Amino acid sequence: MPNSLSLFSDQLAEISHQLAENAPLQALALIDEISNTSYQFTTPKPRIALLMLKSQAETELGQCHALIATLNEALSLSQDDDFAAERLQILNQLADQVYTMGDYRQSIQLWMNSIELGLELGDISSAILAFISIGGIFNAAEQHERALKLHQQALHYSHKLDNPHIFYTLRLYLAADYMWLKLPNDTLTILNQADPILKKCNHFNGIAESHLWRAQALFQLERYAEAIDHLQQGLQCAVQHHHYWASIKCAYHLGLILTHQKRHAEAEQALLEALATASDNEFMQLLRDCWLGLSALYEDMDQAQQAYFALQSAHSFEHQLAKSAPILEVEPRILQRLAALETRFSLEISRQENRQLLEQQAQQIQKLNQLLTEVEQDALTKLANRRWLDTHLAPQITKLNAADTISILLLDLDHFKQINDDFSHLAGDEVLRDIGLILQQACRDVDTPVRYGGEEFLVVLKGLNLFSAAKVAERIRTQVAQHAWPSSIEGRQLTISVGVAQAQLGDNLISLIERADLALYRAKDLGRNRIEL
Ligand SMILES: Nc1nc2c(ncn2[C@@H]2O[C@H](COP(=O)(O)OP(=O)(O)OP(=O)(O)O)[C@@H](O)[C@H]2O)c(=O)[nH]1
Repeated sequence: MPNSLSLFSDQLAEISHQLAENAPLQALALIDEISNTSYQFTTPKPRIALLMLKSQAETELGQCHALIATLNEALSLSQDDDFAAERLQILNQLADQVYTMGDYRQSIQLWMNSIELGLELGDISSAILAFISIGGIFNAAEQHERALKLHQQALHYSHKLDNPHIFYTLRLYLAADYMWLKLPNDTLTILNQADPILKKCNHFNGIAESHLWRAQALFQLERYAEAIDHLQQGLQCAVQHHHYWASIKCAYHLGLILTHQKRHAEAEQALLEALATASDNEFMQLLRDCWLGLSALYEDMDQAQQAYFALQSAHSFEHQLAKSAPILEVEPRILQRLAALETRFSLEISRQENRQLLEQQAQQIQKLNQLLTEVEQDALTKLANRRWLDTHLAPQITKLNAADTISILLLDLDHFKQINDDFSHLAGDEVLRDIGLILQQACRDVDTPVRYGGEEFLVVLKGLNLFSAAKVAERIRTQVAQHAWPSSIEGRQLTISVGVAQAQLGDNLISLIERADLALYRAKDLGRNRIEL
């Protein structure tokens, strides 16, 4: 089946398109169709990709059991190291789903696997998100102080990460922690930080959740009308964007506040709405809460029998929850593993920080070197400049000893003014660049060609005496005389005159250059295109 892979890619693209168009049912139908055809792939990658899309469609449709089955299949296919990134994503999704359905024990294990894998892959952001979610589980187990501590720790780990997703997720969790700890003003303050980022990122689930925590804080502050308003906004946003968990939570809390306000009919409607969605999605904890809410409502309405039945239903879910979520039972093991993970966290973070620091330092050093080079470099010819002579050659001449031999050539173009006048300053520049190249080619590694000024050049020759330096000068003079100049000077020939000098004990840079300059003058006087010592 040679074309199967390209056909498959087209089909995946079609499914993604349907999901983007909000048509999860059509997407699922196509996924089923593909699953029934027997594509033969050599790696699990395409199947994993298909399952990821399937999980997206099932999330949209609130098909929780199917979703968990899909994610578990994807997880088992992604065990190979080649699919570690996919595995991380699947683990996170699965943990999230299992948590929402009230199986805290399994979700905590999944989150910890996710932290471990995230740290292994160096994906600090994913590890921090998983860490934050574990804090949420402590809240569900009514260990709010512990949840807050964990989230504050995450805040510490994440404060240097420029990651908006972590920024608002963490703040939403902290808002919940403060709410549980009856610190409503702290909840409002932290939500004020999160809201602008949530809006900027168009994160509708988060926006719905923010309304939810804000409403609960306002309820604690006895600002009931505002609380109701936020719950209605949160509910609307959550329903519109298929965020089942937030829509149930908003409807449920709306029911509670309306009960408190004696608006019984509206309260019942909200609670039944929450119950229906929780039941569709099999969210155990929320089902229990909704029944408890209904029970309280009926009690408030003096409908004792209905209140009793509702309470019984709540107990049955409580029982199921206790079976799947005995967080206290696994607590010592969890805490031990968490502590180990925290140590790895700090190590990984400081490792990354160190790496960043080293990278920054290397960049700064590179910049500095660049600047230093530019300061000592002539912009036109890229040769060293006069500043280089002062910094590097001057001290060598002053400290010269009997064993050192250094000579210099001072070179000046003959009648260069004429080139500028006859052709243009730009043409003159081209000539100067060519001279730069000729000098570079004539130099050994230990020598340094320098643009001394305008059309004057200097070459520092290490280890050469006056006689050897003169030979180099002669070679350069010949090369210049025979050089094929750019067409901009229309076949004009150019020559140079050179003064040669060798550094003597007691010399300094100025006295050495003066001697070379005197020789250069002589060369000019004697008719140019020649060398004088
Ligand atoms: N194109 C160009 N010309 C430059 C640059 N620096 C200096 N000059 C020119 O170089 C010329 C040097 O002229 P002079 O000092 O009169 O000497 P010359 O014409 O080379 O004659 P002699 O040295 O006596 O052989 C001047 O016209 C300067 O303007 C530069 O960076 N680019």
